[in-house]
Amino acid sequence: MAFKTLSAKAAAALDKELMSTGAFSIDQLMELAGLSVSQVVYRVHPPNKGNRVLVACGPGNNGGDGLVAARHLRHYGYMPTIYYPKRSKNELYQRLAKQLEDLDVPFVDDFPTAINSTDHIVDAVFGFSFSGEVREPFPAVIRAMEETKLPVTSVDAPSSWNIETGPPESGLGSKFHPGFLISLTAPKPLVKHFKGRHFVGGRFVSSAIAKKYDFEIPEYKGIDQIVEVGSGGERL
Ligand SMILES: NC(=O)C1=CN([C@@H]2O[C@H](COP(=O)(O)OP(=O)(O)OC[C@H]3O[C@@H](n4cnc5c(N)ncnc54)[C@H](OP(=O)(O)O)[C@@H]3O)[C@@H](O)[C@H]2O)[C@H](O)CC1
Ligand SMILES: [K+]
Repeated sequence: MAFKTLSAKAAAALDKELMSTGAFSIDQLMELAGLSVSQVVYRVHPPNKGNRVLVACGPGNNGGDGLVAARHLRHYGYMPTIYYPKRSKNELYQRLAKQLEDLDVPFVDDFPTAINSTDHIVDAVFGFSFSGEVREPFPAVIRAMEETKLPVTSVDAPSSWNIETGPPESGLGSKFHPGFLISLTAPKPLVKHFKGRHFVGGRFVSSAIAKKYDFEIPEYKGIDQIVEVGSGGERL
């Protein structure tokens, strides 16, 4: 059976509602998002399989989720490296970056070089606000993730994919098929084209909100922030 999905527009409206009438702050939502990303990485690639993780961060909140995930990963025993070429001046992002610097997590400028000395990649470049053609400096990043044989975990969307229609038909990103995806709060329509292991994170949403936006809250187990739900837009 197919999932109920959230369009990019509905996902943005939902986040806005969570941060107004829902009384959540952006810091809280990003912390929960990044924590769930770190749990997926631990589940699919525990540190004893190779503890180097390269986290590619874009300029928006998807990138922020990557910065939070990197901090948790460091505390789980990984050695994260951050590629964050368009740093936001927003105070929240500056604090997230400082927290990583205080843990001696390195920031690097050259993604294609960094990819040669890592074991796992976290794709936190673009989420549900991505649109159009990939602009500089990110084409080289998408290309490197498309060509690598290393495992990639994408945050909310495989970066460069259209949120509604999935991978581009040709050119950059058309062959980007990450092995792992975590949908935040609810899957987006692009999951129909995703063939890897699919997780959902968002163990903070009330049933009233899920009902209003017409998506299902998966059955979280124990203290998990994530649930593996299937692949290709189909449930397990
Ligand atoms: N509900 C949750 O669990 C939460 C999820 N969160 C995450 O937030 C993202 C959505 O974040 P948002 O800041 O709205 O946007 P993105 O990170 O997806 O991307 C925005 C930036 O990307 C740049 N952009 C857009 N298109 C392109 C392009 N074609 N080429 C290059 N760059 C592009 C754009 O940058 P500018 O340079 O144009 O300024 C945007 O700034 C969601 O997916 C989740 O991952 C939150 O953490 C909150 C809770
Ligand atoms: K992403």
